[in-house]
Formats: sequence, structure tokens, C-alpha cells
Amino acid sequence: MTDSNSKAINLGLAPSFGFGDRLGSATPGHLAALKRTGGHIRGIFAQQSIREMARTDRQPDQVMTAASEALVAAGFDEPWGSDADHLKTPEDVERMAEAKFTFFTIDPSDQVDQKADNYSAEEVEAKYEAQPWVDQYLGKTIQVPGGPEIVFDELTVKRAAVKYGKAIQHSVELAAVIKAAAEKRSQDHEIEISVDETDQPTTLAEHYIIADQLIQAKMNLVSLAPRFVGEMEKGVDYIGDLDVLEKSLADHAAIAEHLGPYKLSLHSGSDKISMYPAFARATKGRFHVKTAGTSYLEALRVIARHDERLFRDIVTFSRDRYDTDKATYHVHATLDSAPPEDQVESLEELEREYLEHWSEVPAGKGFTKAGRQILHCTFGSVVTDPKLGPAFFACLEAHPDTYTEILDDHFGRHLEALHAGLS
Ligand SMILES: O=C(O)[C@@H](O)[C@@H](O)[C@H](O)C(=O)CO
Repeated sequence: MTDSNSKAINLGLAPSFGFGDRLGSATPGHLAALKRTGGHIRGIFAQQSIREMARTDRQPDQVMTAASEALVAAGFDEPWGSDADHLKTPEDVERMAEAKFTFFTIDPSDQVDQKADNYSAEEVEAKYEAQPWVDQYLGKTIQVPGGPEIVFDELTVKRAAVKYGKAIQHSVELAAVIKAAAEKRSQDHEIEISVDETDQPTTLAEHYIIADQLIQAKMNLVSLAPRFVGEMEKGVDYIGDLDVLEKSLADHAAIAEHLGPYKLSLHSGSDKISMYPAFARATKGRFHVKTAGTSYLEALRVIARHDERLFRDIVTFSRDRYDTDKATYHVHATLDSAPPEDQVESLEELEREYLEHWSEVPAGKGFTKAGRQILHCTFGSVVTDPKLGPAFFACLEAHPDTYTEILDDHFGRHLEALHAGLS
């Protein structure tokens, strides 16, 4: 264990930003951007989901070592965090705890009944299985201080039980595994629950019940990621009405403040520039933002700048893989969203179609081109391909300064937008 590694600690309720790095070489650029916030936002530099590691063929220890060594090399001596992301099983927990991750994100989405919002009252009744907590809410109306009034009528509570009953139970069980795994190793631990990867937004009543139950179970809950209104797709800016979102965020934040406090967490946070000020404002700085795929996309910009042929080959390969690899990711791009590379003569135009140019994006907005999603979902296939993978890493390693410069600029824009909502 390196000195800096020992500083991957609990960050508690401090505003935090997750810099998922699927390649192991992004930390210098992430750090350069973070330094511009003047220490107001803490960095989570070692962050990886089980799904990402499966796709890239990496191990938790490699993720932790890449981040901590880069931080040591940069002489970074401030607190930083690590995120064992999207954990679904006790085995996932053990792997990440062994690599000394401290922030554990439980993802119970497999236990969520994704169709529950569409059930009729009769269907809810038919599927309802008594949960030990139902009587705590049934028939009550709760006024959240500074926030919404939540009416827990019978249908609302029973629908929540159908939708999230098993997910709550699973989360409580996994939290106990996390606690034991951390204690066995004399390590810190803190917990996030993410229910963002569901089809329908998390209602305020559902948020209340989920968080209240997890807190009653005495887990060290520091962060919760509801499924917010609108669309949080991978690789592009927020899609939806920002005023509606801000009102909803304020209501969710009031619940988090009242029951916790805990942070509201934004998954698929990459490129959501237009909503960051509202997110920071509504949460009054009690937030966590999680990004990952965008650092891979910016690595492809390095490839485009230094090896046009390789970039073109990656575009073609990614188009072949997209329909398979997009499984489990929330995206809307189709192969028609961007042209095949051999139909685009200029590299600048090809980059515009698949990555976009910051110089062409209006201030306060993020990228919107669906072509980015074709490259976003196919990262694992590219980096593990026997031909493209080595060429990709060789080009990236040959141009570390370009990557750092691009990430500094890219995340500088993210963090400035968040910061705007803090002041
Ligand atoms: O791809 C993954 O598995 C993760 O990077 C993400 O889902 C992560 O949780 C995230 O939201 C990053 O934007």
C-alpha cells in the first residue's frame, strides 16, 4: 500500500465528484481539473463498477493502484475517495474490500420490479407481499421540513412495496456484508444506494421509504442515487425540462436533509453540464456526481488527434459492436445517428459526429450528439480487442500530456458548472 492509498478515506457529506477511469491513465487530468475548484469538491479517483471491470478485464487492485500511484506522483496530499461501484453480490463486495475501497455503492436494481409503475390497483394488490415496514407509513401524511408533503395512501405504499420491497431487503443484507468485510480488514466504509438504473423515476414517497428503511437498518448511508425525472443517458447532456428537474431535485434534497442527512448522487453524471448548477443549488452542496465513460471518450479524442487511421478503425469497430454492447446502458443512439467513417472525409467532421467539439457547444450546455453513445458503450470491446487494444493504449501512452490537457479542459467545464450552483 502506498502512502497516498492510505488517504482513500471516507469523504462523508463533503461534495464529491467521481472520476471513473477505465484506462488507468486519466488521474493526472482529473486532478488538474479538480485543483481548479480550490478544494470545495473532493475527488473520488479510484472508481469502477463490477460491470466496467468485467468489460475491460481489469481487477479492483489495478484500479486502486493506478489512481493512488498517480496521486503520489503528483504529490497530492488532500483527502480523496474510492468508489466500489454498482455492487450486486457479496462476492462483488469482498473483491472491492480486498482492494481497500472505502465507499461502496449498492445497486439493487435487479431486485426492483421495473414494471410496478404501470400496474393497475388490482395488479398491485395481487402482487403485494407484506413487508415488515408497511404499517409505519400506511395512511400517514408526512410534511418534510422545507420540502414536500408526502401522502402515504394505501396504493402508494403497496406499490412501493411491490416495486422496492425486495430491493430494500437486498440492500440491507449487502450493507451487512460490507460492514463485516470492512471491519475484518480494519477499514473505513460508507455506503451509497443507487436505484437510478430503473425505468421509471423514483417518486418522493418511494425515496422516503427506501432511505428511511436503510437508515433504520443502521447502515452508514452517506449517499443515495434516485432515478431522477427526465433522461440521464450515457455520454450526452441532460434531456428534459430543467425547471421541472430543479423542483424535483429540491424535494428529493429536502428528504435527504430530513432523514439523513445524506448526499444526493447523480449517476451517469458525465456531460450533464446543463443540470449541474441546479443540482448543486437544490442540494445546497450536499451532492455526489459520478462520471466514467466520458474519460474514455476523451481518450478517443487523443487518438483522433494523433492517429487518424486508428480513430477511424475504432469508429468502424464500435459501430459493429454497438447493438450488442449497449445492453445495460441507457442510450438512444442508433447506427443511423452518425455516418460510417468512410463516408466522412474530414477528420474534424468525423470528430464532430462522434465526439463533438467544445468550441461549438453553447455556454452552460453539454454535448448532445448521439454518435458519442456509439463510442461510449463499446469501450470494453475496443480495449480488449487483440489488435485495437494494444494500438489504443500505445497511442495514449505516447501522448500523456495531450490526454491530461484534454481532461483538464473537459472536467474543468464540468466542475465550473457545479461550482456555479454552489456560489
Ligand atoms: O459504466 C458503469 O458501469 C459505471 O461507470 C456507471 O454506470 C457509473 O455508475 C456512472 O454512473 C458513471 O457515470
